Amino acid sequence: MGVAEKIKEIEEEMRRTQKNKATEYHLGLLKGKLARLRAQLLEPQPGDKSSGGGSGFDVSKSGDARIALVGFPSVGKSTLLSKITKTKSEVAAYAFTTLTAIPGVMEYGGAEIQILDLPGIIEGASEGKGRGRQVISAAKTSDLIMMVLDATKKVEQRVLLEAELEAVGIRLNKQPPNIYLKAKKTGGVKITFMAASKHLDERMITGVLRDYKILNAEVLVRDENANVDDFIDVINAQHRRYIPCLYVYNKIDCISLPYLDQLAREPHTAVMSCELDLGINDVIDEAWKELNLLRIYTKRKGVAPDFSEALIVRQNSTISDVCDRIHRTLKEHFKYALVWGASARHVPQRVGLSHPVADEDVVSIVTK
Ligand SMILES: Nc1nc2c(ncn2[C@@H]2O[C@H](COP(=O)(O)OP(=O)(O)OP(=O)(O)O)[C@@H](O)[C@H]2O)c(=O)[nH]1
Ligand SMILES: [K+]
Ligand SMILES: [Mg+2]
Repeated sequence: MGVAEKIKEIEEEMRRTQKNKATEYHLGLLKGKLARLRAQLLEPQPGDKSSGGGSGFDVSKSGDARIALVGFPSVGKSTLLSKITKTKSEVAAYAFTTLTAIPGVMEYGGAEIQILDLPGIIEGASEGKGRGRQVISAAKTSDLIMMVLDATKKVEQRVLLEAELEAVGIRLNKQPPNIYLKAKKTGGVKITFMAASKHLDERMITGVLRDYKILNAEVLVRDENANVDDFIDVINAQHRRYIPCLYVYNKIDCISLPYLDQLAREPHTAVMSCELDLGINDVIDEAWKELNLLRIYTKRKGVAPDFSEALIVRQNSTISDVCDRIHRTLKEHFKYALVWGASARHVPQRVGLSHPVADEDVVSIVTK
C-alpha cells in the first residue's frame, strides 16, 4: 500500500471513530500516524524535481518580505497583483489562468515587499491535485499568506483552504506550541508538566512518541492548554511553518452591505473590490501590520530624513538593532540617538541603545 492510500485509510478510520473520552487516546495515536505519513509525502521523491513535495516554484526571494497570494481559482489574485505592483499577471474569467508563480514588487513607505501571484488551488491540493503541492510549497516560504477569497462564494471555501494548508504543516496565525522535546540516547521517556495539563497525559505522550520510534526523550509541557495536535507539531517541528495570514475578501461589489459589514469584522480580515478600486489601501496597510515589521528612516544631522528608503527591522527591535542594520561596527562609536516619531515621548527624544523603536520612526545616530 502506498503512503497516499495509508493516509486515506487513517482519515477514514478517524471519520468513523466517535469523539469522546474513551476514544481520545486512540484518536491521538491516529493523528500522530497521519502527521508522520504526511511528512513522508512531503519528502522529495527520487527523480521527481518539479512536482516533488519539497520544491516550490523557482522564484528567488527579494526585498524585505514575501507575501504569497493563495486562493481558489478566479478569486482575483492576479487582478490584485496587477493593481499593487508594476507587474502584469494575466487576468481572465476562467479558472487556472495563472499557471506559474508570478513575482511583483510592492513599494510600501520605503519598504520593498515581494508579492507572489500563484495558480489557484483546489480541494485536494495538499495531496498533489493540480499544481497544489507546488503552490503550497511556495506559500510555505512566505512571510505572510494573503488568503484571497471570493466574497460571493460560500464561507466553507475558507475552511477548505485552511485544511489544505494545515495538511502540509502550515500553521496560520499561531505561535509554536510551548512544549520542549529532546530525543535522548538512553533513559526512557521523562515527562514534566509545568502545570496540570488539560488535554495531555503521560500515556498519550509516550504512545505518540512510540509510534515515531522515540523511546528515550525529555518532554516539558509548559502550556496547560496544549493538546495532542500541538505535541505532534512539536515532534514534526522541521515540517511546520508558523505564518501570519490575512484573509482578504474580494468582489465586495457583489455582496450586500450587512454581509460586507459582518466579514469586515472578522479577525485578521480585510475586504476589497479590485473592480471598483475599493479597500485596496486598507488591505495593504493590514498586510503590513500582519508582517510585524517596522520601517525606520534614518536622518543625518542638518539634512531632512530620506523617506524613500526604509531600514526594516522586526517588531520589538531597539536602537541597537537599528545600528546593527546600518553597520556592523556602528555601535562601537555610538554616543546617543535622536528619535522622532511614535516611540518618542517628546521630539526629538535623546535615547540609548536599549530604546524600543516604532514603525515610521526617524532616527539619527550620533557617534563619538
Ligand atoms: N465583480 C468583481 N470581479 C472581479 C473583481 N476582481 C477580479 N474580478 C474578476 O474575477 C475574474 C478572475 O480574476 P483573476 O485575477 O484572473 O483571478 P485569479 O484568482 O488570479 O484566477 P486564477 O489565476 O485562475 O487562479 C476576472 O474576470 C476578474 O475581472 C472584483 O473586485 N469584483
Ligand atoms: K482566473
Ligand atoms: Mg491568476
